[in-house]
Amino acid sequence: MIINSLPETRLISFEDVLDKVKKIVEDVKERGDAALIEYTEKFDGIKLNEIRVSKTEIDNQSKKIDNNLRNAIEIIIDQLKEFHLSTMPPQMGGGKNGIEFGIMWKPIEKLGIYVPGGKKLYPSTLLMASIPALVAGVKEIYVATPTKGEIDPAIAYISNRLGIKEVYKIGGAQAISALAYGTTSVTKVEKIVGPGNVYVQAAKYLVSKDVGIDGIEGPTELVIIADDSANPEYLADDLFAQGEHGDSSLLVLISLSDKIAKEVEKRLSSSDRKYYVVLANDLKEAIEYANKIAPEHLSLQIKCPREALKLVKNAGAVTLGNTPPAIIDYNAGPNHILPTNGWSRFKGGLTIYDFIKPITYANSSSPNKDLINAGITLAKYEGFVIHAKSISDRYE
Ligand SMILES: NC(=O)c1ccc[n+]([C@@H]2O[C@H](COP(=O)([O-])OP(=O)(O)OC[C@H]3O[C@@H](n4cnc5c(N)ncnc54)[C@H](O)[C@@H]3O)[C@@H](O)[C@H]2O)c1
Ligand SMILES: N[C@H](CO)Cc1c[nH]c[nH+]1
Ligand SMILES: [Zn+2]
Repeated sequence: MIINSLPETRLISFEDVLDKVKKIVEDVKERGDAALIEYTEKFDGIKLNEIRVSKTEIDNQSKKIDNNLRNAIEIIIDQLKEFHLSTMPPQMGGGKNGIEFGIMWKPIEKLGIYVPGGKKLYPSTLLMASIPALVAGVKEIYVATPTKGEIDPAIAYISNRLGIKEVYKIGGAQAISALAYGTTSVTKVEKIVGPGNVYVQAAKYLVSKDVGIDGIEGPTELVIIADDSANPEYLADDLFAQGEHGDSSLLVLISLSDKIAKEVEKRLSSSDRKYYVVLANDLKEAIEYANKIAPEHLSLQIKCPREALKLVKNAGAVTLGNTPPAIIDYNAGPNHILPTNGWSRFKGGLTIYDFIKPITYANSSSPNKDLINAGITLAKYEGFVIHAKSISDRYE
C-alpha cells in the first residue's frame, strides 16, 4: 500500500505492549529460570533443556560455517575495528588556577548484548555490538538470542572468535529481564545493548531504572531523499531491503521529482506492505521532512549529498549518493545498531562511548586564593557551612 503523505506515527510502538511486557519482566525477575523456560516455549516454540549454550555446542556449531562466510566475518571484524579505533577518546584534561583536572575512561565490567533472532538471523548484530565493546575494553560479554533449537553457527563462531563469555538461548522481554536481574543460569549485567522488536525495546525501557541501556533500537526505519539523478531501481531495492526486517519497518521516500516518485511507486505496487511516498518542493523542504521524522537510516540519493548532509539534524546514520543503506548494516564500519522511534533527535548509533564511562578527577595542594574563596562563598550562600570549612581549613 502506498501512502502519499508523511507518517504521523511509527507503525508499531513499544507503548502498545508495555503492560504485557511489564508482566513478563516482573515474572522473570521473580521466578528466574522457570519463567524463562516457560516463555521460551510459549513465544519461540522451543523446550529448553539448558538456557546457557554449552561450550561443546558452541564449538560444534562454529565448525558448520564454510570458509567463505568465515572470511567474510574476518573482513568485517577488521573493518568495524578500524572504524571504532578511529573514534577512541584522546587524552583529556589539564589544569587551571592551580587545580589539576582530568578524565579517566573506564569500561563497563559486565555487558549484555541482545542479538535478535525472531524472524531473521542477526550475527551481524553480534559483530556490531561486541566489536566496539571490545575496542572499549569490556572484558565480560554475555549474549542472549532466541534460537530455533541449536545456536546459529555464525553466532557460535563469532562468540568463540571474540571471546564472548556466555550465550543464552532466550529472546524477547524475558531475555532482557534475565540479563537485567540475573537468574540461576543468566549472569546479571551492568548494561544491556542491542536492537530488537517492540517487546525487546519495551523491556529495555522498563529495566532501564535498574541497569544501563543503549537506547531504543526497534523496528527498522529508512527515509530516502531522492532527486532526478537517482536510480528508481536502486531506490526500490533499498526500500524492499529494509522491509525484509518485517512488516513493522518504516519505509519512506521523499522525492524531489514527480517522475522518480511515479517510477518507484510502480515498483513498490507489487508489494502489499506500507510505503510512504511524498513529494517535496525543494531540498530544504525534503530535509525538513526527514529531520521531523528523525529516522534510523537516512539515504541522500541526490546530486549534492554532501551539502544536504550539513542540513541533517536528526538521523541515526546517513548514506550519501548511491551508497546503499545496507552497507551500514554489514560492512561499512559505522554501527547498524541505531536509534528508532524518533530517538535520533537526541542520540546516535552505538559507539565505543556506550561502553566506557568518564570518571573525572581533581587534585590540588595549593589552588589560587580567589578560586578557593569563590568555592567558600558559594558553599556558605547555599548554607553548607561544613563544606565551606572543609575547604578553608585546608587552604586558608
Ligand atoms: N534499530 C536497529 O538498530 C535494528 C537493528 C537490527 C534489527 N532491528 C529490528 O529488530 C527487530 C527484530 O525483530 P524479530 O521479531 O525478528 O526478533 P527479536 O529477537 O527482536 O524478537 C523475537 C522475540 O520476540 C518475542 N515475541 C514475539 N512475539 C511476541 C508476543 N506476541 N508476545 C511477547 N513476546 C513476543 C519472543 O520472545 C521472541 O523470542 C526487527 O524489527 C528489526 O527491524 C533493528
Ligand atoms: N537494517 C538493520 C538496522 O535497522 C540492521 C541489519 C542487520 N542485518 C540486516 N540489517
Ligand atoms: Zn537491514
